[in-house]
Amino acid sequence: MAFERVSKAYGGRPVLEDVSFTARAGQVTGFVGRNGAGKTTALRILLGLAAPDSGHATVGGRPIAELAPGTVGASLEPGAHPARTGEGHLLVQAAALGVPQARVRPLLGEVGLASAGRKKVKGYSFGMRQRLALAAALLPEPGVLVLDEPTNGLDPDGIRWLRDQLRSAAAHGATVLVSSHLLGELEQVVDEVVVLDRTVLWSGDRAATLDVDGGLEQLYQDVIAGSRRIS
Ligand SMILES: Nc1ncnc2c1ncn2[C@@H]1O[C@H](COP(=O)(O)OP(=O)(O)OP(=O)(O)O)[C@@H](O)[C@H]1O
Repeated sequence: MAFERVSKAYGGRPVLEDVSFTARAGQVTGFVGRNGAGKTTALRILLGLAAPDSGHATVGGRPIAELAPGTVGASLEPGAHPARTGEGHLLVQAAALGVPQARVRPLLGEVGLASAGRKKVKGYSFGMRQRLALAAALLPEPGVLVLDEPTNGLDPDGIRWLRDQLRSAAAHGATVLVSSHLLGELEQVVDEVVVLDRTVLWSGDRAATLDVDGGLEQLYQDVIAGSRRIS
């Protein structure tokens, strides 16, 4: 997956400027940056939900619109209808993606919604909605996973489960791009890190982050303070 010189402005205000980086297959790439740094905008562009003013974001060298449905799993816009049950939501998604319906119940169990799956989404807590969004992203067993702050609302068990999912997806060759503000958590799961603030301020591998005393948290502070720059 690659961003090549992607720029985007809203109302004349630049939100992304010349953003270039690659997230590789078989790796988890962490995408970090302050509130408003442009992470979600970049992910939306990758997913074809927003158009860049210039540059390209591609998966396997192609824009997402050209890929078969289910190639990319994303948790950006959950969009579950409130009157539908969690199970109903996943069944509709499965039908649209050509995924066997039989995958839905076990997946609900995996994300901890085995009994809640039969209840309407409007009664879900924030964390339950997040779990459902993650289930929807994982449903087609995609080769590419794009998750925007997936730990938001998750309890400690959910966070541990997510960590295992991300590692397992990467171990099976998936390209995983995950944004998060939980740097201590992210540090445990990533192979690569990209720090964004309108443009890419820093990118490097896990070894480079662990090399820094204080790990990713300190590296992030250094990058934001300008004392560590992309080499
Ligand atoms: N559709 C839009 N119209 C106008 N401005 C937008 C739109 N989408 C995002 N922005 C602005 O673009 C900037 C970047 O927002 P974005 O959501 O991409 O940041 P982020 O890094 O994901 O932030 P956070 O960590 O808070 O989720 C913000 O200033 C936001 O207000």
